[in-house]
This record gives sequence, C-alpha cells and structure tokens, in this order.
Amino acid sequence: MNAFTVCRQGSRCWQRWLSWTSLAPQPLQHCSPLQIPGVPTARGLTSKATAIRFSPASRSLFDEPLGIAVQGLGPRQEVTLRASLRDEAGELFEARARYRAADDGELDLARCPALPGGSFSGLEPMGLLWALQPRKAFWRLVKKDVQTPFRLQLEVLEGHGDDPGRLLAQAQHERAFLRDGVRRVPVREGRIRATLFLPPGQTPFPGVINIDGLGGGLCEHRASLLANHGFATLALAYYQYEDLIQKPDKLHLEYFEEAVNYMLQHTQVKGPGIGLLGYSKGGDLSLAMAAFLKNITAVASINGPVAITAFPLCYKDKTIPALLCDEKRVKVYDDNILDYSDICFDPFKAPGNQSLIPLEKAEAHLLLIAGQDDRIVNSKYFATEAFKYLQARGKENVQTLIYPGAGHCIDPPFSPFYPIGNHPIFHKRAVLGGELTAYSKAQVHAWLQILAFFHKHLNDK
Ligand SMILES: CCCCCCCC(=O)SCCNC(=O)CCNC(=O)[C@H](O)C(C)(C)COP(=O)(O)OP(=O)(O)OC[C@H]1O[C@@H](n2cnc3c(N)ncnc32)[C@H](O)[C@@H]1OP(=O)(O)O
Repeated sequence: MNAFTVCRQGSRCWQRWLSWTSLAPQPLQHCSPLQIPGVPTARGLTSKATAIRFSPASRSLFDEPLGIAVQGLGPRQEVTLRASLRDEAGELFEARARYRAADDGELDLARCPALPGGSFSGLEPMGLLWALQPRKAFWRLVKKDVQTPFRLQLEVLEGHGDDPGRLLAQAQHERAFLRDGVRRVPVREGRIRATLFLPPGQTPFPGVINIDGLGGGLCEHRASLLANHGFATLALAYYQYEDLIQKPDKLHLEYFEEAVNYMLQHTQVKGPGIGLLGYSKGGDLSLAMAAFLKNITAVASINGPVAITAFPLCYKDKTIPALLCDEKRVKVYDDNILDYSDICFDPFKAPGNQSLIPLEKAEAHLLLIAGQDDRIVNSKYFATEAFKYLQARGKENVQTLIYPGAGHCIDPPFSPFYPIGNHPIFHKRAVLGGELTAYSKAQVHAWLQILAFFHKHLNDK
C-alpha cells in the first residue's frame, strides 16, 4: 500500500499532500497574499514587494502539510528562510534553510530545493518544521495544551551568510491541534482520568484509546490529531496524574478495561470494538489489552515492547512480571550519553519470556510499528520476532512496519527530531536513536498507515 493512498476520508489537507507527492503534480493553491505591511528594515526602508504566502493562509493542523512560498524576490535572489517557535515553557526552536529564488523571483518550497548549509537540504517542503531544533539541548517539543496552537514565525533574510542578512519579509502561522468543531471533554468517570476528543456532529464515531509512554501525566497531542480525522479518541493517563498513583510498583489491567467499557458505553462511540494507539510503554499496555480484554478490534503500537516493561501488570489472578534488564549492559558514549538498547533480556527466550505478552490470544488486528534505530526498546527485533511468533501459531492478524533511520520517538508528522533525551526509567541522558531526514519521512508514513489501519478496521463493521 502506498503511504499516500491511505486516507479514505482524507480531508482537504491530505489531498493537498497527495499533490505534493507528485502523484498528481498540481500547482500549490495560492491563497490571497497575506497583507503583510511593509517590513521596516534595518535602514528604515520598507520592502513592499517581498511577500510570504502560506497555504492554508493563517492556520493549519500540526499534522497537515503547509505550503510556503515567497514572492517578490529578485531573479535567482539568494535568501535564508528562518523558522522559529516557542513551546509552552518558552523554549525556542529554530530552523533555517538557504534558497535561491526562481528566475521570476518566486520561491516555492514545494518546488525549490534547499541548498546545503542550513538545517536541511534538498526538496523538503516541510523541512522548516521537522528540522526545528531547540536552543536548549536535549529539549523535546511537546504540546501540553492542545487547545492552543504553536505560533510559527517565518522570516526571509537576504543572502546566505552565517550572520542574518537584511530582513525582507516575515509572517506568522498557527499550527493547531484541534480542527474547528472537535470537542475536548475531560473525563473523570470512576477511576478513569482522561480526555475524550469528539469530532463535530452527533453520529457515533469509531473509537480509539491513545496510551502514551512513560513519564506520567496526560499527553493529548496524538489523540487530538486523531480526532481531527474522524475518530472519537480518548487520551488516557495511567499514573502520576491527579489522584492516580504517583509512583506505581505495578499496573492493573482492570483500569484499562474500565476505559474500554467507558468508550463502548458512550453514545458517540461506534462499537462493537475499539482501537488502541499505544506509544512505547503505551504500546505494551495496548497489546496486553488486546490479549486479555474483549472488544479490542485494532491495535497500533509505535515502538511498543511486546513484553511487559517497567512495572509488572496484574489482571485478575495473573501477574506478568516486567521484562528483566541488566543495566550493566548499558553502553557509554564519549560525551557521557548512554545507550540502553541492549539492556533488556530477550522476551522470546527464558528467562525474559515470562514477561512476553500472550499475543496469540489477541483477536484484534495488530500493527507493529518500529524504528530500526530505536535505542530504548529493541523494537525492530520485537516486531519481527512477534510476527514470526504469531505466524508459527497460525495467526494472520499482524503486520509490521520497520522504519530505517527512525529511533524511539516516532511522533506525529513534522514533529522536530528528538534523538537524545532522558531515559524514562533510568532518568539519565540516553540516546533515543534515529537520523533526521529518515525520521521526518517515517513520521509521515507511519501516521498515514495508522489512519488507514483504523479507518479500515474500525469503519468496516
Ligand atoms: C527497559 C526499557 C523499557 C522501556 C519501555 C518504555 C519506555 C518508554 O515509555 S519511553 C517514552 C517516554 N515517554 C514519552 O515519550 C511520553 C511523553 N512524555 C515525555 O516525553 C516526558 O514526560 C516529557 C518530556 C513530556 C516530560 O514532561 P513532564 O513529565 O511534564 O516533565 P516534568 O515533570 O516537568 O519533568 C520531568 C523531567 O522531564 C524533563 N522535561 C520536561 N519537559 C521536557 C521537554 N519538553 N523536553 C525534555 N525534557 C523535558 C524535566 O527537565 C525533568 O527532567 P529531570 O527529571 O532530569 O529534572
């Protein structure tokens, strides 16, 4: 399946994306030029001609392609485009790229390759977003309040110098997480601590529970973006949030079962089954839910271990122990960055197999997504061995997607690269893995596959 033929209910934005993949080359639909008042330059002059055009004009969704063009430059004029935004902690993220305008003075990022010497090079229409990098080392772009957008600032600077040239134009654009009409509903039902996102309209929607990785709290970014594509999506917290346990020494599957039941009883969630989207620790929890609980129709696991990790998982009279790790197997790189990729025991061999999730019990369709360079979880090995394990047991309900050059963080499309961060268990500076450009492609492809997977298996009923 071609990545770009996936979004059945593709909204307008994905049709624009399709045009970009040269499947159907079409001119970028130019919106009316942003009326950017002449920008006062260093010498007090205004450069009236240069104009930045975004498409969509002033606001787009975070996972949506964005058309960027600059008009009114001189023929083949050399300019540097600088993109920046601040996260909710005020930390600055920046990317810059060098370009040369076309003979007619137009610079369309969908057609003009970035030249060497910037944050990226080559024909990368979205490079100024996925190449954003934090001023503060090892800082991740996370969205805690999905009701507000990131405000992207774009500047056009004269020349290709290392020092910024004369400012020729600037403009702002909002990257939002909620499409108009999508409702955000805090959920405090029974023990459940979550947020439900509902698309506009009263019809029941296919339901998905999104479970994020270790770190505690309530991460809503994937769930909000998923809701924009027509799913009723529950972002589920499971520790270190409000009155949930702060430092768990085990997790109980009954809590997650309560979330499944909450979704299935909701008037706006279409049954008979729901989907699960799990990232990292959320991946192993989602697979365990599919193995032990009913009414799970489809599970997409992003770099999710196929064994229980970090804390034992209890369900009724069963307890699955956490996968054994030997921290002594950690590798230390010269700048004291740690690589934990080899510390886990093999869950397909004793004694690690006591933590293996009985995947063969799952009736759900399983989509195992792995970054080939994941240094937190040996995702590629886990996914390929799980595929063989299930095939050997006559199960045909699993597919795997392995992304060369992607590490542990496979975030929604156009997210900045986060290759080194805090290990979520050992809380030390650890390599997460991945390579910038490959990662930027993996994000898009994986997200489209996830959307197609849920549309296929949750809408076919
Ligand atoms: C044995 C191996 C098996 C492992 C299997 C499973 C492994 C995983 O689940 S890995 C997945 C990690 N989790 C995720 O990606 C989910 C998203 N969450 C996160 O990325 C983090 O929780 C993150 C960055 C949002 C921190 O947010 P939050 O919990 O609000 O941070 P906060 O409580 O303020 O601070 C906690 C730490 O995170 C740091 N932190 C906070 N925000 C950020 C940020 N944006 N970027 C980087 N670090 C951050 C803080 O500096 C603090 O560091 P330290 O403990 O060294 O002082």
